[in-house]
Amino acid sequence: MNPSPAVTAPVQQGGVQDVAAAARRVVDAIVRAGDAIAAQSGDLATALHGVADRIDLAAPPLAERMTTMWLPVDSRLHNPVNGLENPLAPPLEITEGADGDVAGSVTLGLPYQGPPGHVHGGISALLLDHVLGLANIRAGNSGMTARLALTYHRPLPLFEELSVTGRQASVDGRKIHATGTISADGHVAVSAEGLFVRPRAEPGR
Ligand SMILES: CCCCCCCCCCCC(=O)SCCNC(=O)CCNC(=O)[C@H](O)C(C)(C)COP(=O)(O)OP(=O)(O)OC[C@H]1O[C@@H](n2cnc3c(N)ncnc32)[C@H](O)[C@@H]1OP(=O)(O)O
Repeated sequence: MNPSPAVTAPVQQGGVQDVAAAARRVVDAIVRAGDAIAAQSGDLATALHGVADRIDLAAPPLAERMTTMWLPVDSRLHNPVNGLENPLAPPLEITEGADGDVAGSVTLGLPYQGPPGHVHGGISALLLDHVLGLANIRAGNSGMTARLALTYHRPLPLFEELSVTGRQASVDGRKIHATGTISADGHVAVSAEGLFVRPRAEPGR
């Protein structure tokens, strides 16, 4: 039995996860096409607004949604990194190591491009902040990110499977240290050291 809290998103066939996947495909297609869709832009924008209007009609009140999205299972589905129901999430696929480590894999496409053919550095920070945070949750001592130091060793390629790791390094009262890496083809491209602080009072209380 593994006593660590689960941090992986429950995968479902169909449902909202399919809608989010379709939305990711739209984003990818728009970035890929660029000016090639300029002549159809009016029709395309109208069609997409029509879809958004239909979804908005079904949405619950915003305040209710902000609360429910942070419930334990819901936050795993809706966060912007591995949340399968959040179209902004690449999504990173998380696996939980037996030793408490967290690992993830993801292949990023054009919407995440920084330098030509490579991942935007802010996206690396997003992935590492999240995976270090998940490693802390798994370890049973988690907090808010207070400081995240990244070292960019080499450019991170698009269209190749990336491996993201995170582990809790030490706990000193409310201060929690965690480290992690992003690797491509077995080479570490980005490494991170994070300081997380457990707030005196939980957020929102
Ligand atoms: C399954 C679910 C999936 C869901 C997904 C779950 C994973 C998500 C992970 C993502 C995590 C985030 O992005 S969190 C969002 C981004 N982060 C934030 O918004 C945090 C904003 N900052 C804050 O709220 C605050 O500054 C805190 C909470 C970090 C600290 O405030 P505080 O609680 O008042 O702490 P304070 O008493 O001042 O300091 C406590 C100790 O920490 C040190 N300390 C505090 N801040 C710093 C700092 N930046 N750099 C160095 N040291 C610092 C102090 O010197 C002190 O050391 P000493 O004197 O005791 O030695």
